[in-house]
Amino acid sequence: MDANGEELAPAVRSILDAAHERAGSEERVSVDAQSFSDARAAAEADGRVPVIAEIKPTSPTTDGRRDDDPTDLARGMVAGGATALSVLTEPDHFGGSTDALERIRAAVDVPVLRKDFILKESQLDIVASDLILLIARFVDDLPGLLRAAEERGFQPLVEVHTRVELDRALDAGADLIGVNNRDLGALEVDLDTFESIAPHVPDDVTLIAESGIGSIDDVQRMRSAGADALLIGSAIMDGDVTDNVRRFTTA
Ligand SMILES: O=C(O)c1ccccc1NCC(=O)[C@H](O)[C@H](O)COP(=O)(O)O
Repeated sequence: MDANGEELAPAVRSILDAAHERAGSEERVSVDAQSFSDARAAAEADGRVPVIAEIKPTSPTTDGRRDDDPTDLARGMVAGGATALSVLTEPDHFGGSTDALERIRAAVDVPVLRKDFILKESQLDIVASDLILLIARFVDDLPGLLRAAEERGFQPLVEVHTRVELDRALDAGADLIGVNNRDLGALEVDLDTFESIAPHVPDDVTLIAESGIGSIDDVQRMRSAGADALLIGSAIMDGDVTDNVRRFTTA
């Protein structure tokens, strides 16, 4: 069960148990972040769909694992027109690492999102990134963690899946919100999720559609429903990452 007493898929329960065990750092990180808003505006100005391309070596819902050098994948995604990169740093279930994130951030000139299951303030300090994911469902003190992330210079991306979580994110002051089409309780993906939540998001919030985007039709559907940017993982990691990103950024 999560903090709201709702059932979670066993894989997600295991991810959270590992996240609770993972140590933070005692040394506070300070980030000089590259602006996601500027990167998105640049993409729109030259006619690219703003895509956050995700480096996800494996996951509980993926068969197999990609062992390419993460910096090669990152450079390939940027060559395909990615506006930003999302890098899994969760080691036990996604094959990610903070070392890979550091190397990627040094290798590319686009903003990099740290994708992990952050539950407490000290876990913010493990590694610097431009953006950082906070999952509303799993964070008890969302306003506190959001503020702590901003104080360090991160641009926090607050992920929601329901209207209740959206209201929590807005009340906490989030101005960059991702709607995850994947239900982390059941691990089912449904693009209707974004379509049902997007109309309730104020215009001054930057809105990202996450998960389950696998085709040009999906891109157009999420953009029509109000997505300012799209976060795409599996459909990019499966095959040639440059070609895959280009297909989505030119959709
Ligand atoms: O991707 C998974 O299998 C997964 C399983 C359990 C918890 C979270 C999971 N994914 C995290 C994500 O948010 C996605 O990696 C991201 O939104 C991209 O999704 P997709 O394009 O569907 O790979």
